[in-house]
Amino acid sequence: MLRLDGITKIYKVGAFGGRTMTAVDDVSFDLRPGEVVSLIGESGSGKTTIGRMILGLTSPSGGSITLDGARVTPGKAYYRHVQGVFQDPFSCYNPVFKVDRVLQMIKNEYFPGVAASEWEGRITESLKEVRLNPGQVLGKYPHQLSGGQLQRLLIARALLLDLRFLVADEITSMLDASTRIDVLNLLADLKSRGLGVLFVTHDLSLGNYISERAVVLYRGQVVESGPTEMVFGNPLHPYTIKLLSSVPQLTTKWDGASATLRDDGPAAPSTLVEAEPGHLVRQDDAPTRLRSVS
Ligand SMILES: Nc1ncnc2c1ncn2[C@@H]1O[C@H](COP(=O)(O)OP(=O)(O)OP(=O)(O)O)[C@@H](O)[C@H]1O
Repeated sequence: MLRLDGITKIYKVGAFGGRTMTAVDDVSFDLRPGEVVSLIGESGSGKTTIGRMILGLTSPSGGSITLDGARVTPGKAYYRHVQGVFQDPFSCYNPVFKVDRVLQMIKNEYFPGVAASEWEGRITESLKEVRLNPGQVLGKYPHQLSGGQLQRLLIARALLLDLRFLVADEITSMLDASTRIDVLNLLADLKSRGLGVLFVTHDLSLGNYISERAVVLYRGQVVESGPTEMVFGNPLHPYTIKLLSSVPQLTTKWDGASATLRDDGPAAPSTLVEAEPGHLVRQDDAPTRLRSVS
């Protein structure tokens, strides 16, 4: 199990780094094998920062991240089991490396002892798992592949390792609708084989579609979390309610005023309470901070 306990990230900001801003504030949740947890929140709520801390790309200012109870130390042993896939697949590849070389680098780094023929078999297997035809991707440069193919390739690359947990950060936001569903179904398939996925998104409907549990973030804090059907079916925190009511409906005219989320300064001290088994809700002054401007 991958567990975040009281994780905090404070960035230095300002011309000379003289000021600080808390991007992630005392966040705790866990990710178990074979489940998708969606991390939902508007832009700037701290989702990517949490993903980056899990992946060891930035270190927490406080709190701990553990894998099976042991504190995480980013390095080869950890990255065999925990990998990330990001929003823009084009930026994740070196444009002058063909796909074969990208995959060969995994062998050189993690499996130098594996025979070339066995490695070829593993590559074919992992490409098939993400429904890519080896003949259509091997030997090509990244710019010769579509966004959907590159995104699948990133997942295939991760699967070559002994992957247990995947941080998927807005991975479908640059894909068209049909490719998006393909990638989501692929994640659902991998989940059913035991992979734990942290699905980072600002898109509520995607979170609802794919995850067993949802964690709603507002300004770096968890305001509500629990089984997806509880968070979406019985939202209790004003922010979650507001977020759900802000989803544009085809049948309803957009009302910009009622959808505006006000930001009136730092969050007040607050605590998460269990409203029903497994359903946590923050109790704070949220109703005034999120007041309607209509
Ligand atoms: N390296 C950094 N230095 C200073 N501030 C940062 C840094 N990275 C992120 N931030 C700030 O931390 C806050 C959270 O950013 P983060 O990217 O985690 O949000 P997010 O929820 O992923 O947003 P988005 O959906 O737009 O990607 C933002 O206010 C952002 O400006």
